[in-house]
Amino acid sequence: MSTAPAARVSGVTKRFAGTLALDDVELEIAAGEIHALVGGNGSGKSTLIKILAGVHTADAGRLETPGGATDLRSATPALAEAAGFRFVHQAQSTFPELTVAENLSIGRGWETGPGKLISERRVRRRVEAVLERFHIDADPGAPLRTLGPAAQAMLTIARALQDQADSRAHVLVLDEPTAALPPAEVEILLAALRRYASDGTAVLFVSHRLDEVMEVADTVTALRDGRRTATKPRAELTHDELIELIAGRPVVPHVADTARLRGGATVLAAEAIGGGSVSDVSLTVGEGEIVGLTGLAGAGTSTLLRLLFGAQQRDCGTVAIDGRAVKPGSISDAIVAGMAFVPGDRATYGVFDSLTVAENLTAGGVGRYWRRGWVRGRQERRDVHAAFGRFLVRASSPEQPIAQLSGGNQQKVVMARWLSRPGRRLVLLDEPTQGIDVGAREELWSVVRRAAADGAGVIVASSMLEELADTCDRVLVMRRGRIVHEVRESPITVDRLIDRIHSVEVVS
Ligand SMILES: Nc1ncnc2c1ncn2[C@@H]1O[C@H](COP(=O)(O)OP(=O)(O)OP(=O)(O)O)[C@@H](O)[C@H]1O
Repeated sequence: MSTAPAARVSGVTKRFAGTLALDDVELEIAAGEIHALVGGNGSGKSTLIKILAGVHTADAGRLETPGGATDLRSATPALAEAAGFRFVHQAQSTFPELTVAENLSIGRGWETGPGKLISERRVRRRVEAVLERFHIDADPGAPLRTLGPAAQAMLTIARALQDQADSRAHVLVLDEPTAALPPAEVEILLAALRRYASDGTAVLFVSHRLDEVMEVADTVTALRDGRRTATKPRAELTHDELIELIAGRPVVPHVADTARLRGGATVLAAEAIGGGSVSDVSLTVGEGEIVGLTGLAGAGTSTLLRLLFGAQQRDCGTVAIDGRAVKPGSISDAIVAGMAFVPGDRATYGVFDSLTVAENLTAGGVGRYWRRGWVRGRQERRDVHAAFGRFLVRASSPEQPIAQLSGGNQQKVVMARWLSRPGRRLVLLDEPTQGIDVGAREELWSVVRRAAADGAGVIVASSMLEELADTCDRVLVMRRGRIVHEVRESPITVDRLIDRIHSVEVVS
C-alpha cells in the first residue's frame, strides 16, 4: 500500500437550518488504500460525500489533490470530477437488457470507423481491455443481467473509472457498496476492491457493515454528530473499539429472551399463494413467532412479503389472519386485519416525502388521534415523543420535513410508524436494518422482539444472516420464488444458513 495522499480535505463545516451536519472535519485518503467512513445515522457521512461530489457546497473547507487545491465553498460536480473523484452509488443506473459493451459505452460514446459508423471491433477491443483491467470475467456481448450481482457492481465501478489511465489519479467513492448483495457475492466485490486498491486506486467507502470494514479497510475514519472522532489504521482497532467510536458507548448484544411465547395460536395461514416471481408458497406463523426469510438475490423474499400484504396483487392462493380471509391486493383490508409492513424500498413505498417527521410517524394510525371530530394533539405529541426516544430518531424537531433526515433516520421513522401501531397481529419486515447504524440496530431488534412478546407474529426478510440467526425462531430459505428449506435447529447458526442457501444451488 502506498502512502502518497490522493486527496486531503480539511476544515469542512456544513450547517443546514438548525443542524450542524459537519464541524471542522478532516480526512486524508492515500493512493492505494481502502478507507472506510463510518458513523451513526445522521453523523454526516452522506453530507461529506455530497460535498466531495460537489452536490452540496460547504460553509467552509478545502480540498487538496495532487492536481491543486479547491475551496469547498464553491464545490461543483465538474470540479469534483476534475479533482479525480469518481462516485458509485447504490442505485447507479445500469441497463440489464443491454450488453456489457453497451453498458460500458453509454454516456461515454462508441468508437467509430470510416463514415462515422460505430466500429464494433474497436469497441470490443476497448471493452475487453476494461474488463481485463477491472478483473471482470464477462463477454462484452452478454446482456448485463446474465452477470452475477457482484460482477454487475464491478461493472458500474469500471464504467466510472474506465477513462482514467492512471489508477493513482483518482479517488473511488462508494456508498454502502455491498448493501444489496447476498453474502457470497459480498466476498467477490470486496476482493475486487482490494485488487483495485493494490493497482493504486484510493477507495473511500461508507458502510454500516462493520464486519466488512474490519475485513477490508486499511484505514477507518469515524464521524459522530458531525465531528471526526478518530482516524486509525484498521489493524489498531478491535471490533468493539470501532463500535464505541461510532456509537459513543459500548453496544451490548442482546440476550435471547426466553419468556416469549413462540408459535402459539396461528396468526397467519397462507395457502398456495403465487404472483410475480413467487409460486405455490404456503406458510403459517404463530403468535409470538419470529420467522426469517432469506435466499440469494432474486429469490423472491420481497415479492412474497408484498403478496402477503397486498402491495402486489396475488394470482392465486389464500391469506388469512386469525382465521379471517384477507382480500388479495387490498392493503386496507390487510391493515384492518392487523398486518403491518415495513418495505425494503423505502424511497418508493415507505416515506411520505412531503410530510414532516411527526406526520410520517403517525401516518399509519391517523384514526387513533381523532375523537368526536377533535384531533387528540396531546396524545399524538406524546406518542411521537416516545417513538423518537425508543427508535433513536435523530431529527432537529418532529416538524422537520422527513426528506431532510439521513437515510437511516428515515428508516427508523418508517419502523416506528408500523411497530407502534396497537392491535397489530402480523408484522412484515423487509431488510429492516439496511442502512441502520450499529447503535440503533440492537434497539430495533429489541422492538421487534417486544412486538412478538406482545403476541404478534413476525416475518423478516433479510440478507443479514447474523441478525436472522440471533433473532429468529426459524428461517425459511427461498429460491426462485419457492420455499426450499426451513432451518429451525437451536441454535440457528450463520454457517448453517449459508450452507442451506448454497445447498439449494447444488441441488438444482
Ligand atoms: N438537505 C438537508 N436539510 C436539512 N438537514 C439535512 C439535510 N441533509 C442532511 N441533513 C441533516 O444533516 C445531518 C447529517 O446527515 P447525513 O445524511 O450526512 O448523515 P449520514 O451519516 O449519512 O446518515 P445515514 O447513516 O443515516 O445515511 C442529519 O442530522 C440530517 O438530518
